[in-house]
Amino acid sequence: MSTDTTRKDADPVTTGTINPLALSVEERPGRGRGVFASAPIRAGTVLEVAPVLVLTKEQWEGGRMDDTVLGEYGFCWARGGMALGLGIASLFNHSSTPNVNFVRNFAAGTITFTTSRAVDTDEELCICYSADETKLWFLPNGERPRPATPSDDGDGLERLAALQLAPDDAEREAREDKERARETRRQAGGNTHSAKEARRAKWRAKQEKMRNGGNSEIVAPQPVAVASGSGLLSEPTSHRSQDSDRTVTSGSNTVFGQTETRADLPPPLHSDSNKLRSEVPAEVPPLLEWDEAGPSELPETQWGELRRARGPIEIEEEAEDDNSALIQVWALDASPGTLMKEVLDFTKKGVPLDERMRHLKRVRRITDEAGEERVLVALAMADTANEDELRALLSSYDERLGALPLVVVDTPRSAAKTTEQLAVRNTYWPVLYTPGVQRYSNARGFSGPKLAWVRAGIERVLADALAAKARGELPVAVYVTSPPESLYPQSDGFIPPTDGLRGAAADTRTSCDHPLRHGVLNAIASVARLRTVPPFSEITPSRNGADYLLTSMSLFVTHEPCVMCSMALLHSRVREVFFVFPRPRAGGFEGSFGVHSRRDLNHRFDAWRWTGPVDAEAYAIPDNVEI
Ligand SMILES: C[S@@+](CC[C@H](N)C(=O)[O-])C[C@H]1O[C@@H](n2cnc3c(N)ncnc32)[C@H](O)[C@@H]1O
Repeated sequence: MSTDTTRKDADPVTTGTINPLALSVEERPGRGRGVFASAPIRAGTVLEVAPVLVLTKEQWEGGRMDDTVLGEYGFCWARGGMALGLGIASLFNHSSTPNVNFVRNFAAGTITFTTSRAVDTDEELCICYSADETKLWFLPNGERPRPATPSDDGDGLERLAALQLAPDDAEREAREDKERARETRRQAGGNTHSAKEARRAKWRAKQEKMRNGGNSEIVAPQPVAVASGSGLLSEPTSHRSQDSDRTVTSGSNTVFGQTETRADLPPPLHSDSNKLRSEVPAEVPPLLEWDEAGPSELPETQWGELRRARGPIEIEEEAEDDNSALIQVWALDASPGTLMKEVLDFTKKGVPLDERMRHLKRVRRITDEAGEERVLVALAMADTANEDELRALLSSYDERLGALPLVVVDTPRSAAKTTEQLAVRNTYWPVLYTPGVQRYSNARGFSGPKLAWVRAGIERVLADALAAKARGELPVAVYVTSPPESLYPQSDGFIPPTDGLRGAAADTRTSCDHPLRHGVLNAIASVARLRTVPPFSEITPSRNGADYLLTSMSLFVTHEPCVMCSMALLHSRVREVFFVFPRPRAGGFEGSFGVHSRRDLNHRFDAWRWTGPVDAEAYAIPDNVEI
């Protein structure tokens, strides 16, 4: 099978360069004219800023443009309109592995075409019309840009192999496709919807045929679109267009729908290289070796510490645990208490309750230094009203209240979660007592054996990561397991984990040439794989929620996982995660994300950072790489 994607063996009908970048327009069987590079072009080169002719939605649809040849050339535009690109804009053919990105500027009425990677001499320049190829109105065929290589400028993640048809097959397929396309259009009678349906059916049929051995090629999985830029909201359209899965985002109207496409992805996560999932052995890594006696034999300095990962909720909770955090409140001195009924009425009807005071009881009774009983009533936050305003409000409600003294008092900032907190806070002002599970910010709640077990998990991933590094991978490793039964938490809601289920993985984005082979995803995938084979496939879940991929399991990982992996952990219902190296720029736990403990998500888990002595240099990864 030839994978030659250059024009040297083609039969050019148009030669000669057409702009300073030495681009040429040439015709190819099965795909018509296309734009070609006559010299190497660097990544990020602007090929053209093409002016456009815009037709409104009404003009386009009223004129039934989709039924004309123009239907094949329109770019989706603002408010459902369609634009025809002048210059070479309309001659870029489609590829699911494009080497050209395009960005629309509605205000300027232009489309800018830029190379997304380095392009070789004679290579065809292609854009991606749609990340979802079932939405195309033709079967993509023939030449494609060559796959990106490691030497291309860019982030190195675009090195994805393009799948090719052999030239003879390609030509035959192209002829057949054209014929079928004509037939489809005749049958569809210009009805865009049914034409689309027919196109999809045809595409599915072709995929089926290829799967069944009609063609020895592997069928490329659905490409993944990575969209960037922001733009006007547009209504969904049934137009054929060179961006049929338009990016629809709100924001500035200068950039719209730039779509990069990664296609021809390697096999799914459960698989190994090109093997099918079912061919990959399902492996359970060995149990953690640990000393139940605990870490007592280790000098303190070698043991290290565990700190709860600090997302926004943990930061808020830390503030709540601080007994000295106070807020200032206006209180009415209602002593000796003869007007208490009127004062309490005023607190209910005369002044709105500030949310920040919900945890405060209304009334405080104290005995002053002279031995007199005093009754204070909390009215409002000191920062919301001054004394004159508050007195006027009291007077207008009941003149006698306006004559009572007002004082500013220090009160606790939040309710008490423990009896110790309650005792301290009540000395300032009586607060509500809302006991809950105490979430310590350090390992205070961990038993010695649990600490020893955690230590063993940390040691294991640190060693595995160095082994991965020696193999040429990133120095990242993951180990996921159930805690030993002796360490099961005593809480009522604890669901026992699936017995014997364990997974281990490294980050394999380097060896697999795939940007999504993060260690955590690989580990979850290996557990998923195990759950499909005996004995795990035969286990009936003990109760609702027991059969998520990582229900009640603990995961050790060298580096703080990225947001994507953190969400995958959340969806898998992991119970706790221990990591060593924080990733301030791209981590999903600490900083502003706090994926593990968000109140707006449907599962929360504990995330702990281990801070022991370790050769951080050996595990260093650039800040902007997501783990
Ligand atoms: C915007 S035009 C591109 C220029 C066109 N090839 C020409 O000769 O004018 C879109 C049309 O090009 C053809 N085309 C684009 N990409 C293709 C591909 N990958 N395989 C086959 N045909 C393609 C389809 O017929 C499509 O309707």
